[in-house]
Amino acid sequence: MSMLEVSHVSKSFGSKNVLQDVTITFDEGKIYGLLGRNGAGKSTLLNIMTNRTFADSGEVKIDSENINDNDAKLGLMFLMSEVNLYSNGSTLDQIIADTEMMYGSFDHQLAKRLATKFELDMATKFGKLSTGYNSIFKLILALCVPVKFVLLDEPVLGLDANHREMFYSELIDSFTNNPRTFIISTHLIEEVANLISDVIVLDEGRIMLDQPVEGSAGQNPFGGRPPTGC
Ligand SMILES: Nc1ncnc2c1ncn2[C@@H]1O[C@H](COP(=O)(O)OP(=O)(O)OP(=O)(O)O)[C@@H](O)[C@H]1O
Repeated sequence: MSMLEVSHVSKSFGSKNVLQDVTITFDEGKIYGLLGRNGAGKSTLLNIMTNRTFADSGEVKIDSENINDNDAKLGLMFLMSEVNLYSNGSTLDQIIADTEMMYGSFDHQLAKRLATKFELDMATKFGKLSTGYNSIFKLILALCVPVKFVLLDEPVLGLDANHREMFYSELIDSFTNNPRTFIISTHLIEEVANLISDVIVLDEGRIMLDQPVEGSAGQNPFGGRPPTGC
């Protein structure tokens, strides 16, 4: 079983201390909720964990190896965020092909089923997607890449209640069929409460809470019904 470790990570932007001595361990096969108010440092932490931003101090390791410039370890993680890494002129099919090249494989069958379910035409150009469908497409990528750690930064932003419920339900199915680690950053605590096995609360760059969720997904990841959205 792989383990993702964040050790004593600190980060400042100018005079603002955004992360202060953050230490967390993520085990394989769990669904973590990374909760915190706007500006708590969640996105910065996820960006540091995936080598998109550098920490001022501390380190991130997978199975005891530092992830910096370590393609083998970085390839075990996928970060979905509102940052668009894809060319507006590429079709969704082309982006999937590029993603498959990068990660070595891709669950095309699942992607096709999800595209049909969400009524997303894969011949569409990325730049033509609405805000909601931009998120839906990136969530499809996140569920279909062959990684051990799936990091989702505010994944349901822009999705209507129906699409949110569909996504949470697909996430549970995907986790059931292929247990791996999900780290879901959100301020919508009530939406993920039934989904997560562990909760981590960041407040002003410090870990305030890091514990299993009692009587919830922690004991039975498939027992909690997905939320109905709001
Ligand atoms: N590149 C940057 N340059 C300057 N300040 C930044 C940068 N990135 C983040 N910050 C600041 O760091 C703080 C934490 O931001 P971050 O996006 O990590 O928080 P968050 O918990 O993800 O919040 P949100 O839910 O609003 O996205 C904020 O005050 C933000 O303005």
